Amino acid sequence: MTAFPNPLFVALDTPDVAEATTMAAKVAEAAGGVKLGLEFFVANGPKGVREVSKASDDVPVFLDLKFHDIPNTVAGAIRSACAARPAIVNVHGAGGRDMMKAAVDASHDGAARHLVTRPLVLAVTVLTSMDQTDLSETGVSRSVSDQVLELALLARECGIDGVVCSAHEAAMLREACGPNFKLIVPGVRPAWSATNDQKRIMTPAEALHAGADILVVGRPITAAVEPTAAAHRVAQEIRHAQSGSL
Ligand SMILES: O=c1ccn([C@@H]2O[C@H](COP(=O)(O)O)[C@@H](O)[C@H]2O)c(=O)[nH]1
Repeated sequence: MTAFPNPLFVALDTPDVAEATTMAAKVAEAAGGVKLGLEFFVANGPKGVREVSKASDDVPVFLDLKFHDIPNTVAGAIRSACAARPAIVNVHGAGGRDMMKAAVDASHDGAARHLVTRPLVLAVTVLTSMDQTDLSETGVSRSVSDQVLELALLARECGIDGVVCSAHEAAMLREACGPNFKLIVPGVRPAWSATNDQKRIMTPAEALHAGADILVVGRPITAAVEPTAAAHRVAQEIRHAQSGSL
């Protein structure tokens, strides 16, 4: 399975190709990949994604579009998304078994159709911007961690490659889902950065120690006065955590 030697993926949340490309270049030395999401994709589509990736030596892209629809529609969206050559795509785990299976099948079809490597397909569990109260208000009476676990186990049964979760659930999921199941963790906040709208957060070092494979960090880097320096600061914390000195 694809390994990501540098786990830092920087979220480029902008509608502007030039801005995303410039920011990708600023963080290129420190980061292992970039994350492009709805704000960017709705404005620029697969061509924009390719432009950003190509400008940074084909940097791996996590295309974070969180598909949530009926199986046939999600399958079509995954096939179309393969044109952008993402390393990772995702769906909402709450879309259910048939949808997740269709997404996995479509990742094979889409890769063959566009002559690209199959992207990993991840399932979003519970958004890192949500706490227990937010989850309860959507009608889910389980605890956040139980809901994350249920969705992760279902995703694994469907052949999904891993999940998007918060660092708070990472250790539990590593234990329950095994070493090869990818854990992508947003809501990562260095001690020196603002929380913004994230509610289930941890520092980069804490998230790695909990078992995260990829750390998604956006505003602590992109909104910093010196994004390159901020990216290097996060990368250094990651290296220290990996070497056991933190
Ligand atoms: O549960 C989730 C799923 C996705 N995200 C995305 O990650 C980044 C985080 O950006 P920050 O600026 O570091 O908060 C953002 O693009 C989200 O769409 C998430 O935060 N939580």
